[in-house]
Amino acid sequence: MNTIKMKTEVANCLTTVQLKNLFNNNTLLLRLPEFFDPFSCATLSQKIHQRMPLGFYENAPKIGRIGKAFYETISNPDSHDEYFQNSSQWIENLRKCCFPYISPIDALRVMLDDLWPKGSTVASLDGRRMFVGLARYFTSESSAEPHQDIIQRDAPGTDLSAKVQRQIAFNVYLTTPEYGGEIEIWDWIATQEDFYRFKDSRTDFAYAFDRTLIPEADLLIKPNTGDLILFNSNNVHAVTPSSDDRLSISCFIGYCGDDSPLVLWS
Ligand SMILES: O=C(O)CCC(=O)C(=O)O
Ligand SMILES: [Fe+2]
Repeated sequence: MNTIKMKTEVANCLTTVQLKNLFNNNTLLLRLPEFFDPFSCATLSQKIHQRMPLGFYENAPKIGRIGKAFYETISNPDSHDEYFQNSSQWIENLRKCCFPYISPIDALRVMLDDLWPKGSTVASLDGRRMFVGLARYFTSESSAEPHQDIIQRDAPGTDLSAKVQRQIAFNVYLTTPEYGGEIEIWDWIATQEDFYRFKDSRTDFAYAFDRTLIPEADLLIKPNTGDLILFNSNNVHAVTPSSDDRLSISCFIGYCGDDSPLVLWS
């Protein structure tokens, strides 16, 4: 348990060293408390709910979202095209919706440009610009079962999956539930073989591991409103059921080598 504790870190601001520790899996999870203050979080959540249409993941229909995750489009060519056709518009929509506040994704982009030697850029996949800035919405009905986010599995054979060497998840929590909504993380980068072996057999959970077949998580963290949390998304992770609304703005950050820009997508 001590080793796991050392793998979580709390900080006031993000540094290059912390990012590298996340990419290398020396840190399992990094938390920046009050990255956004409570008033900004309340204002942004309200604006987002009022101005942006909520949908549900096509392949995880219990999880609400605004914009679309690349993962949803991987086995549906129409959805795939829609994702790329709308990506710039969805980025702009979030920016406009947050104005005059900064959208959490724009805050991240500026921060990465300042701290990473080659800055950051929105990812492209075989020449098509991706979307970044998915708002994820969990209600009392929803949770995320144990899963991994690995671009090589979602977009095999593409230029992006060839160049991304490490992937971390970025989440800023604008609304958090009174109970539940914790992140569970396993200190375990499961192989594709492990995934097939321990896969959830229910249709709505094709992305997930079956909890009854895998060990308990190594870490349970309850995000507070305004927190920024980063973790290596190749590790198995999950979100426990929430007692009420939980809204986060999220994306992935891909490491493509020390001399390349970081790439961002949702
Ligand atoms: O909402 C969260 O806390 C984490 C969600 C997740 O699975 C991810 O960001 O990859
Ligand atoms: Fe995830």
